Amino acid sequence: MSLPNHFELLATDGTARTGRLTTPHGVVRTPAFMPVGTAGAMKGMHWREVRDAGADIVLGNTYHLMLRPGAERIATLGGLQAFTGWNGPMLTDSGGFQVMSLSDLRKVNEKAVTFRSHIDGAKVELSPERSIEVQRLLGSDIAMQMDECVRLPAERSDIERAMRLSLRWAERSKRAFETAPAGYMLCGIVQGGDIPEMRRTSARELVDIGFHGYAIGGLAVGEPQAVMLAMIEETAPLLPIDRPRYLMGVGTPEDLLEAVSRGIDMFDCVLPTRNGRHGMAFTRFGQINLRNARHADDPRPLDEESEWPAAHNISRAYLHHLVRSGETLGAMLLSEINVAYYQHLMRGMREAISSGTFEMFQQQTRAGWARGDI
Ligand SMILES: CC1(C)O[C@H]2[C@@H](O1)[C@@]1(COC(C)(C)O1)O[C@@H]2CNc1nc2cc3nc(N)[nH]c(=O)c3cc2[nH]1
Repeated sequence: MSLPNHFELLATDGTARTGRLTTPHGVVRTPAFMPVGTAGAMKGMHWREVRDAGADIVLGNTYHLMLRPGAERIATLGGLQAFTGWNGPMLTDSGGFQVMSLSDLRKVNEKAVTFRSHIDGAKVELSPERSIEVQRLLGSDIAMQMDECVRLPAERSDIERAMRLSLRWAERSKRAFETAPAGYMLCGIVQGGDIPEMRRTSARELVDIGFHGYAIGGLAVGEPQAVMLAMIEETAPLLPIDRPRYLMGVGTPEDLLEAVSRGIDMFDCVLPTRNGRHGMAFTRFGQINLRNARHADDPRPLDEESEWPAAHNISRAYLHHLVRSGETLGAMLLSEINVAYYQHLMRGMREAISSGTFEMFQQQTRAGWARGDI
């Protein structure tokens, strides 16, 4: 049974697309990058800065929020927006991936994933039904099905087992989501590892089940970029052209450019904030490591042409000093500078696709990164 479509495709340029996704908490302009606010906060940033940087939507994690402070508690406090103060759309991941990445003593069977909380060691069971219940309690605008993602490289048999389990969990997730109010969305997740026929099977059967949108999962798990791009080329054309496509966990600015050109609409990644906390800046000239001694006496800002204040009115010397001194302000400034750079890159892509100049935009952007930091 097909679900209502809340995505409007506005323009295409080759296989790149720009559109608008309408959610209960606002409109998301695509291609969109979702900064990752794992446990209900954007590490090192106020929501005001996230919004001013241009983000329409942020990501939260079922795994973290169900363990602490608890989904029922957040629901009692009015849901994620009321609880956190972020007043825009939120997408929540379903928890399976985080369990595999972050917790010990985990077991996967047909029913659920069972694991020990990384916080207090308590035994927790996360089924597709409980994952959807948690995401509904959180008030997430866009929920993800419960799935199993295998790390690459992996055995064919393991990739097939996880792909087919994820399809059965897709059915169960959709059934559990049936009571959600109009406007709230559920995405299916394509699995299949690095095996084209598994990707095709997963995509086709997921579309037959029918979702508001479709994510490509099982990537950005350590595979080479060429493998990730090949799996996108295999999968995207099989997904409905009029519904949003979300590439999970991706990525660097280079990944975003390549994936948008292959028809991806939405992304999330920890890199802008995580690298910011480690002294790395994303800029038009590529990545700049502010720990490097070469910045100690440099009075120039990171980018005089950036519209983001901290990128054009704070010296590299000062950023270097903050990073070397371990000052919290260094992590805060670089996090906002990086989130703003990612948002400005996405806005540039949306404008280029709308004006039919995406090819030239890609060339100019890559040339800037290649020129490097002078
Ligand atoms: C766990 C943490 C913080 O998220 C980052 C980063 O570590 C790390 C860990 O290893 C590297 C590769 C270096 O990057 O992988 C994350 C970024 N890649 C990614 N996120 C995903 C989330 C996903 N969620 C679901 N439900 N299903 C998926 O298939 C899925 C695939 C994903 N791939």
